[in-house]
Amino acid sequence: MSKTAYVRTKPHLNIGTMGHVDHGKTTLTAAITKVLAERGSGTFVPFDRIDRAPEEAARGITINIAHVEYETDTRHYAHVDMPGHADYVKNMVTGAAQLDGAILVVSALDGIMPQTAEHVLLARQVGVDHIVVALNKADAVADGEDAVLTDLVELEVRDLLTTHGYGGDSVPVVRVSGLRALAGDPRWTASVEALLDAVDTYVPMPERYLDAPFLLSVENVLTITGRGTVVTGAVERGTVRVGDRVEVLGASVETVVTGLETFGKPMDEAQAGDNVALLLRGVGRDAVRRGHVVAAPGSVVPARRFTAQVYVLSAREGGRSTPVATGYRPQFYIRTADVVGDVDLGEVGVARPGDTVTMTVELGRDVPLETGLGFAVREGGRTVGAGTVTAVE
Ligand SMILES: Nc1nc2c(ncn2[C@@H]2O[C@H](COP(=O)(O)OP(=O)(O)OP(=O)(O)O)[C@@H](O)[C@H]2O)c(=O)[nH]1
Ligand SMILES: [Mg+2]
Repeated sequence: MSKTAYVRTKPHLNIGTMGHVDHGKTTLTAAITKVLAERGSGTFVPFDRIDRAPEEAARGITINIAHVEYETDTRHYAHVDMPGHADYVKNMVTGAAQLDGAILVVSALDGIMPQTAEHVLLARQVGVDHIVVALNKADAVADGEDAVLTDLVELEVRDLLTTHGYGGDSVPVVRVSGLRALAGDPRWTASVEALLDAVDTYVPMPERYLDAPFLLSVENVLTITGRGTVVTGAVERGTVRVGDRVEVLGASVETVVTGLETFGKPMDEAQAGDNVALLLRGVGRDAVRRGHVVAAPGSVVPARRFTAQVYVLSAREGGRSTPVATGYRPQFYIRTADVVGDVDLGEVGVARPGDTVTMTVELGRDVPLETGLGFAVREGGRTVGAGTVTAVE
């Protein structure tokens, strides 16, 4: 079976839909692919192909099913539509979804809801610098008095964005109907086109560290019968080619990349920002796990102790209602890894929700660390802090 190779003709960006449950993220994602497929630049991905759990990758190297890809006139996008709120938190804080920009979906019928605000906060914390708003379900409120209510929702959304440092006055807010666009209604397919134009123009091309040594944090591990073990994830920096030697940190093995794909298409070279699957020679399925890091040999030295600046989320932001003290032992989500760590708060000794503190952390195992790396602090399945590594010991 031969497959068409991926040809890099346009800059590649990673975006995603976020927003409150049922506001129409998946419907809009499907509508975007439909509108672009009709323009001849992509494949329509129906709703029920997006909104489902990953399946066995028996058909070939494939990446996380929550991603869809499409092209506008000027760009190639990987778009992630995460199935539920818990997945957002996990994927966004761990950097598994490294978004260059986000489409905030807000139902014009309902306005801002709790997860609308949480996702904006989360986006800010993980460094998503650009948000475009899709005021969805506009078909249901298009006329008369309802239009006034939609104006109010728009104001409210702009306010929320400003509160979180997004410059709400200049953020594009586009009134759309994913549902009607999916049905082919020309008024609303035009609205989805307008949304895509806003994304194309408002979200700038991010800087990619192509010259740095290759690094990818493993999101998923799959086995392809007869071919070997495949790891998937986003290339954080550098480039990798078929035939390159790489090191799997965590598994302590050095191997060779024998296959490379993006969205099921083979490629010769993957670069920073790409979502890819790597076939690794002679690596057992059980040797490598989510959270391991594949990197150019010798380019990173894993460590266990580091100092960090950490913001402890307030109860209102979904965090703790009580302080933490030295001896606290939460989980640290670093890239795609989930590692327990002992917290030392030094002389201050305690941190209250809402505080930003300096802490020293001793992790349960070595992971590749570096100054400036972001991470989340989690406890009992919820995020209680967000931090940045300031020094590695
Ligand atoms: N009237 C109208 N209904 C819509 C529109 N978009 C989505 N819906 C409906 O809203 C409901 C939720 O849509 P989804 O696309 O599943 O919403 P979601 O945000 O992906 O939901 P979760 O993934 O569960 O958070 C469905 O019943 C859709 O048919 C729209 O543009 N107009
Ligand atoms: Mg959905």
